[in-house]
Amino acid sequence: MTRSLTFAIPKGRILDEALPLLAKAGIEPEAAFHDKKSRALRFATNRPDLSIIRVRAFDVATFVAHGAAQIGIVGSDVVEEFDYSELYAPVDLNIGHCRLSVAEPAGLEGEDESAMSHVRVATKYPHLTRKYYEARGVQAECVKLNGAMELAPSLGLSRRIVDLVSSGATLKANGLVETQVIMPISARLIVNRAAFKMHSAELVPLVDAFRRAVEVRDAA
Ligand SMILES: Nc1ncnc2c1ncn2[C@@H]1O[C@H](COP(=O)(O)OP(=O)(O)OP(=O)(O)O)[C@@H](O)[C@H]1O
Ligand SMILES: O=P(O)(O)OC[C@H]1O[C@H](OP(=O)(O)OP(=O)(O)O)[C@H](O)[C@@H]1O
Repeated sequence: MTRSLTFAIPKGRILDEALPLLAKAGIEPEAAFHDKKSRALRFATNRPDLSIIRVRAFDVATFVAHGAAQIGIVGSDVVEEFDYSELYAPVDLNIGHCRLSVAEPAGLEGEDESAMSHVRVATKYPHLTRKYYEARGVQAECVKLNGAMELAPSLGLSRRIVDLVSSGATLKANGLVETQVIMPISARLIVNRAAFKMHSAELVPLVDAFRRAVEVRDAA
């Protein structure tokens, strides 16, 4: 039987919180999906029409935006950073909570950014960083990193970083303090807009199942 739908799931930290929601929405991946040693990237599910791919968080949005996967789960940080017009994000899954923030070395914070014309920032989120500073009349020169942004200030790459913060432990361990919150983040169910029309018979009930699963979980 053909598996006409591909569901993209991030392999990072959202995965553990997403699995119970997938189960409540009626999707159970095959056993190999839970085998950490498995090198497979695509997995069958209990639904003959649906397979799951496990990819990096940023790539979930890319696969779904290009229609290579029709549906996925990803943080709103990724949705907002790419701002793909092809993505529809109908359900806030109320998991993966964190925030996107500006951080600076402790003791050096407090400079009035609105009085500056230019800042240099190390970040995985150049689009959101430029947008945030542009709205304040400041031009942001972004140094793109894919992780470990917290190292940038101590190594002279940039004084500021823009990164995700949850407990604040990573900032603290690296001598940084959060100076501005840019936006709150949570994980979203995302759907390719064209696929939503083409596969509406399968995708509309699936989106509803996730909406219900979130409601039931949050009411418990
Ligand atoms: N500290 C955190 N607390 C809660 N949620 C977070 C935190 N850090 C990241 N997230 C959320 O989890 C998503 C995935 O983060 P994570 O770094 O685990 O992904 P990943 O798949 O390992 O990414 P990559 O491999 O591309 O670095 C983020 O896009 C964000 O929405
Ligand atoms: O405020 P905290 O609770 O310390 O969480 C924040 C950290 O979590 C994320 O990194 P992650 O652990 O996903 O690793 P990464 O840097 O490889 O993305 C983020 O990039 C921060 O470094």
